[in-house]
Amino acid sequence: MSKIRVGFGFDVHQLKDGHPFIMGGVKLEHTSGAYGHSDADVLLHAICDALLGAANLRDIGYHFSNKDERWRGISSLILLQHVVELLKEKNWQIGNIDAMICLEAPKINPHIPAMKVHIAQAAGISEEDISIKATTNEQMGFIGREEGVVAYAVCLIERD
Ligand SMILES: Nc1ccn([C@@H]2O[C@H](COP(=O)(O)O)[C@@H](O)[C@H]2O)c(=O)n1
Ligand SMILES: C[C@@]1(CO)OP(=O)(O)OP(=O)(O)OC[C@H]1O
Repeated sequence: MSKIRVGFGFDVHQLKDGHPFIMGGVKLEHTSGAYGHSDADVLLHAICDALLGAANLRDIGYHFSNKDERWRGISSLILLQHVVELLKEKNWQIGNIDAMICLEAPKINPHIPAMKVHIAQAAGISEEDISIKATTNEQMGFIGREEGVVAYAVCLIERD
């Protein structure tokens, strides 16, 4: 009998003026960008945590410590590839991924097709199995003040 598991991931990063803004492997043109130890790709981090959670394989910080110089400035597409390898070692296949980005600006919608291409390539799945959505926080709280960006992701994984 085949097994399916769901996973949930969340991530948040500070936004800093003049910092590059990488989201879903795409460089966004904006006055500020996400700050972190890696490239701070909040969407990919939420997806990594959803996948790791579904497979009961701890979390992104466990596998990629922010004290480890190997991961400084690294593209999170590479981290996603590592995560997918960890799942493959346990015979898990990804069913689908659904993600939500909470960000006041810039607009994410025009970049979603390119993000799907990057994620599909890194994860070895079809773009049709990846959903990415965005919302503002209606100008409220730290997201509304453009101090930070948040992403949530859920996924389904399966194995025989
Ligand atoms: N950073 C964002 C935020 C939102 N969108 C799109 O705009 C729509 C309206 O957003 P509200 O928060 O005002 O409801 C939303 O449904 C998204 O399609 C976006 O592209 N980028
Ligand atoms: C990805 C890692 C590792 O470079 O660093 P950050 O870019 O700071 O991202 P975070 O979402 O805090 O997750 C885990 C980290 O260990």
